[in-house]
Amino acid sequence: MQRPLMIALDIDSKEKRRQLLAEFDDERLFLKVGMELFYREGRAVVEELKQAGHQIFLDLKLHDIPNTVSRAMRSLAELDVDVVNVHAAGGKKMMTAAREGLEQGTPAGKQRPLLIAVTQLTSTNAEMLAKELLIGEPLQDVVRAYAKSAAESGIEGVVCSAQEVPLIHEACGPDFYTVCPGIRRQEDAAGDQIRIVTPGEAYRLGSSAIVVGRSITTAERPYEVYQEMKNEWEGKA
Ligand SMILES: O=c1ccn([C@@H]2O[C@H](COP(=O)(O)O)[C@@H](O)[C@H]2O)c(=O)[nH]1
Repeated sequence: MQRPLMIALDIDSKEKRRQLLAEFDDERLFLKVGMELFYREGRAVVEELKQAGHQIFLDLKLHDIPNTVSRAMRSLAELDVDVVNVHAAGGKKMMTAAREGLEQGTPAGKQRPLLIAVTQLTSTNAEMLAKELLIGEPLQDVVRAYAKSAAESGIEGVVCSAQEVPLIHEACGPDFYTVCPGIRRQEDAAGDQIRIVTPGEAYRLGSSAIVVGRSITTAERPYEVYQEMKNEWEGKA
């Protein structure tokens, strides 16, 4: 897979989604379909976007008992998306079950989607980890340990902040795929994101892919912001 900029399509209506994508003319994009869009539009939105030639990261962050996650993955595999994910917090048995379900559900002759695991949401920080989630280890150690569990479960990569990419590559190898949300330009509002990084910094830190939502989707000229962030991400700016 190349090093894509994935656009998070967190949009609350079909009309707005189509209007936004019309701004990109015929460009083939890497789109992230998350809970908001999938719960609203269902499997049909994935089929429509695939048919238009886009690549899809279906970001549903599965987290349940192993049997349930395995069966859910079997069903999602039929959608022929490019990337799917689980929460690493579900544990190794759950992550292994996710991979097995995905393998069983992938139609013959099709490539199974890349499977990645969320380490720690980019909206969390060390204080939340200790005081709310009652995880006593330092955040970077938790991210490293979850990434290693994912690798040991046969999962190809993780969702993490770009800040953690070097330590993950050190622990899991340089080819371990790192998908990084929490991406902002200097002038963008952080909103609910905490562990944020600019596209240029994510590039320098060695991220495999970045995810950008509101900086693009709420911009007055989304395509211009996309081009600007993509250039920075590709090391051209
Ligand atoms: O740790 C995580 C995991 C997933 N996300 C998702 O990425 C986008 C980010 O959107 P922005 O508008 O650029 O903040 C969003 O869909 C999240 O669900 C994440 O941010 N952090």
